[in-house]
Amino acid sequence: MESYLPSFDLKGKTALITGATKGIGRAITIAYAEAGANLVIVSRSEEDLSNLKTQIQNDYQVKVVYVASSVTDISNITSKLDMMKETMPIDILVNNAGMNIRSEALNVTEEEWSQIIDTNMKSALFLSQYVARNLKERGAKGKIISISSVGGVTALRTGVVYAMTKAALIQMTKTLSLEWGKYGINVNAIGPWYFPTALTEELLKNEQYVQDIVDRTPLERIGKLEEIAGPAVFLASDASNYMTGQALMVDGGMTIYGF
Ligand SMILES: NC(=O)C1=CN([C@@H]2O[C@H](COP(=O)(O)OP(=O)(O)OC[C@H]3O[C@@H](n4cnc5c(N)ncnc54)[C@H](O)[C@@H]3O)[C@@H](O)[C@H]2O)C=CC1
Ligand SMILES: C[C@H](O)[C@@H]1OC(=O)[C@H](O)[C@@H]1O
Repeated sequence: MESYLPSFDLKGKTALITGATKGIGRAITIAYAEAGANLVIVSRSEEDLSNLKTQIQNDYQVKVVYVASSVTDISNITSKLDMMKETMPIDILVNNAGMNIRSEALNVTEEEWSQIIDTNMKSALFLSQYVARNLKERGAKGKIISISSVGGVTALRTGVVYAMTKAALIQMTKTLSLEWGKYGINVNAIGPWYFPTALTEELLKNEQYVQDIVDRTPLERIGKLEEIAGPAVFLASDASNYMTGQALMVDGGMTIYGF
């Protein structure tokens, strides 16, 4: 029978997600479990990680291990990954962990710079490097997905340093896809517009702010967490095997809204 429907399932694959216990990272983690992936979940809270592991293992027949660490402590994470790479070799990496301090450019400080830059960019590059080295050693194909933002391609009022990191993740995606395509590693990014998470909670309590978002969004609403998990499953699955170096804007149309 002639068929062109690719597989979206992740059975037999192992995915590492940073910032896995809250918000967009949690939605992606659970969607990956639903798609059959084994999971290596990374966040700072041992309690949150343990609770999420228990929830997932109660609901899905997948293996879950966790690494409690700041993503800025790369050597701590990679030393723990080294101990599990025989049993849980990483096939899919989601660079999700991120934060923002919304200072105007006239007021931003070096401390804010360092905190945002290190959290949003450092682990994305060095965890990608770690996973790619391991994939190359194994001769295995892999997928690397970084959570950027519409703020990486258009100007927002939510901080210049954050925007720089999100634009950088897109350029990192393009450069790594160029270098690693020959190893069968697909490197892509996702650029969300607003989704309801702890990161945006305070902003989305302001009715005028939400109206400003809606006024700039052709679909006239903010996103639902399952609507960011879908593209993340797509980019992790065989359905996207001929895509690399791309930044998928998951934005309700916001980035095409001229006037
Ligand atoms: N929610 C939104 O509207 C948008 C979010 N994003 C991006 O999506 C990603 C996830 O953000 P949300 O889920 O919204 O935020 P969130 O604050 O709900 O979750 C962020 C996760 O990253 C973790 N994290 C933060 N700093 C960390 C560190 N140093 N070490 C380890 N884990 C750390 C947090 O513990 C949390 O689990 C971020 O990269 C953010 O920039 C991009 C565009 C829009
Ligand atoms: C859409 C942006 O990325 C959004 O803006 C913010 O202030 C939050 O930090 C979100 O990431």
